[in-house]
Amino acid sequence: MLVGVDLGTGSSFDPTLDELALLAESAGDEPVARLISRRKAIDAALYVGSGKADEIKELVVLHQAHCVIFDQALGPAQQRNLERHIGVEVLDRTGLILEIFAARARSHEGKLQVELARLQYLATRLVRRWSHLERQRGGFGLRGGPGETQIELDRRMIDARIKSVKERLAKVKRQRNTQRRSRERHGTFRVSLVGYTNAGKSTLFNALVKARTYAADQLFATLDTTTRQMYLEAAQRSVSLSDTVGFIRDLPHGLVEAFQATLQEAAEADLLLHVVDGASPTWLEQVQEVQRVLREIGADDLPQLLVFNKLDLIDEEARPRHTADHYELEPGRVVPRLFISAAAGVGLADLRAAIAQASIDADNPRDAGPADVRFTRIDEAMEPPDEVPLEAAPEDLAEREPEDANDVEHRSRPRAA
Ligand SMILES: Nc1nc2c(ncn2[C@@H]2O[C@H](COP(=O)(O)OP(=O)(O)OP(=O)(O)O)[C@@H](O)[C@H]2O)c(=O)[nH]1
Ligand SMILES: [Mg+2]
Repeated sequence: MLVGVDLGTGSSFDPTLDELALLAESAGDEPVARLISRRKAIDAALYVGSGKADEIKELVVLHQAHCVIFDQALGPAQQRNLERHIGVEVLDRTGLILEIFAARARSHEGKLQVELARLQYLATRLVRRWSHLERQRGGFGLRGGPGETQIELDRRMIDARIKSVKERLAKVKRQRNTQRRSRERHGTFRVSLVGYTNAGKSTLFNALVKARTYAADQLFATLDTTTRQMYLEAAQRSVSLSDTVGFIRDLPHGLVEAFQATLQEAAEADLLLHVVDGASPTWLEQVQEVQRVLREIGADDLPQLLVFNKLDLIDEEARPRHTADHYELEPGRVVPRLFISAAAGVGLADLRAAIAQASIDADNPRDAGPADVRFTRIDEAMEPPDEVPLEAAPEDLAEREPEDANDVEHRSRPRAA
């Protein structure tokens, strides 16, 4: 059962709970009910009022839910009190994201990072695991009772574990830095895909390098960075392309820190492809969240192409007229924007050309102003490639030329054999 609490502060409140639902599904849960509560202030004991907690309990029983997930961050005591009150497991968004990360991490470094974040989360919640012990021994008010000793012991074990994981992480990082420096000597132009989770980064990565990276309709399908070489005809060179972990609003603090290494890779790229789910009603908030995190890791001033993906999901009337234009990312900062469908293979030729151009520009820095981009008329670009017969005669293709040839660069269509 999903619960959202509207405190009237706006920013991180999602009235639909859709993202939380997707997170829950990504963790293998099946949301059966949603409830929104409006409050002026947080209740210290239960986060929501006790009447609302009763209502949640009724719904839990009605739907036979085994877990309640809050979209807002609960304090350890609130979580414990809610569990007692409702009688089933209570999680918050942070706990949920940690679960997903723990299940998905694949690389050695990724696993260490997740373990660190979980230990840090656990350290603040120890009191919950041992409170039953205190009660059993009548430890209330008795300082130094067995319960408290157990907490101390546990905390010391966790602190020791945190220390050891940190040391191992530092070692892995040193190794990675050495590898990176040797890459730097080769002078490869580095391109990183960044963007909100589920925007389609991995799908685009696969389409561009013809690799098979795990892409799925789940949040945080990708946790580790994958890098491949990509050859660009227009620039006559190979560049490296990296797929990275997705961003999300209110990422648990421990994870932001823990994943700095992964994000830092993005920060060291020569060009960012900022992928946006153009069909999402909240794409603007997602772009802003990604920009915020990029600022945090010092990557906000890197050259950027805004890649609006999932064009195929946008209604025909609402579609842009061309595959590219310019977009004011922040006041005074205009970047090229390209419209594509990674899944349908639309707009990829223009995107490749834009990446090639950016790599050429990097070698020959020009004066300020956003780079020019080549574009194709959207109705031309949207034609599925396989509708053009491979054996088409030149005059067949000529018929499809747009009336105003100056208006349109015409290259996304597959060439006739
Ligand atoms: N209709 C449509 N679906 C797309 C497109 N691109 C990606 N998708 C779908 O969107 C979902 C998410 O795609 P991914 O490539 O896994 O997204 P991601 O940005 O790598 O996500 P994380 O790794 O979770 O951060 C998948 O179900 C894709 O099939 C597109 O152009 N059109
Ligand atoms: Mg991915």
